[in-house]
Amino acid sequence: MAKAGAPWHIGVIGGSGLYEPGALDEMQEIAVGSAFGEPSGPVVTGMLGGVRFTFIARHGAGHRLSPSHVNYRANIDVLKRCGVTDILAVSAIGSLAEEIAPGAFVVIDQLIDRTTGRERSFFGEGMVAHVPLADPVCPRLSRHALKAAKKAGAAVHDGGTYVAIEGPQFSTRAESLLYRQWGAQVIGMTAMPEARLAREAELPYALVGMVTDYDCWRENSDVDVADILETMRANAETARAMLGEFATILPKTRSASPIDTGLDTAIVTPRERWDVAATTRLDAVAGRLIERFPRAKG
Ligand SMILES: CSC[C@H]1O[C@H](OP(=O)(O)O)[C@H](O)[C@@H]1O
Ligand SMILES: Nc1ncnc2[nH]cnc12
Repeated sequence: MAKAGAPWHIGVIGGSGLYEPGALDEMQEIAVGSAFGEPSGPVVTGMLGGVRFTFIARHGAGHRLSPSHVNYRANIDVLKRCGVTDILAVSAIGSLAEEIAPGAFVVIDQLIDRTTGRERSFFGEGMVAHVPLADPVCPRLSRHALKAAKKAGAAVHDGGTYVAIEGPQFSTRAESLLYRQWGAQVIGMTAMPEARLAREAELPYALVGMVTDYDCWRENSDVDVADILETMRANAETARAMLGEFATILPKTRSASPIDTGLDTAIVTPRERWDVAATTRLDAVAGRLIERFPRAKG
């Protein structure tokens, strides 16, 4: 399915505090199933400024899923099934740098993955793929997100390395200090494997972090979830305004991104060896290839 020249269709993954997208025209809730299990909840789709947006709350309605229990594969698979062309993810983040203060937005450009035990690939059984991930976010989408966040009135940092921890506990002070030494500027619990999976699904992904706290590297400080949620709620309106601005900033038509065809060179299993069950499971994620090369015969 070629996306070049097609209209944009933005999948939004709302993080802590951003549980609904705000008013969309022709808004409707749709239930979409996934071969990868249960997504975090139903998706809501509608139009904003002439652009289709499809929204899913990462932790589900009522924030019932911890970062370790979010089914990242199902969420990305479902967005892909809905026909989204690109993903804009929003997250609460802690700051590892003095100059990145609570309340600011950060357009993330790098990720360090410290998560453990999460399903991190759509591939592996019956069809193996190795996608490149040197630049885990889409620079074009991130540029649009930066402009949109500025227009929405946020204090925005252009770029920042996000370290993804497993959680659900926050870090120890020694860990927090270590992440600073590694060159990370912000910390969270959800961007991985989300970004990996978006790349496998050939969906350009941008991540806007909303700083809710200073992580515990500061002397005599610790993180307080009540403060985080309060800051996040205060920022949610700005995040929703950012979505509106984003719609007006996007060029009228969508030109191709190299991420749209990333699987062309990533799948190492020869087509004649593709497993029928795998191609069935992957009919959305790798749908472009499975459509072009009809399924392997069982
Ligand atoms: C409620 S504070 C910790 C929680 O918030 C962030 O979630 P998200 O990225 O979905 O906004 C953080 O990663 C933790 O999951
Ligand atoms: N300090 C922190 N550590 C990990 N995840 C977070 N999400 C928001 N603040 C955080």
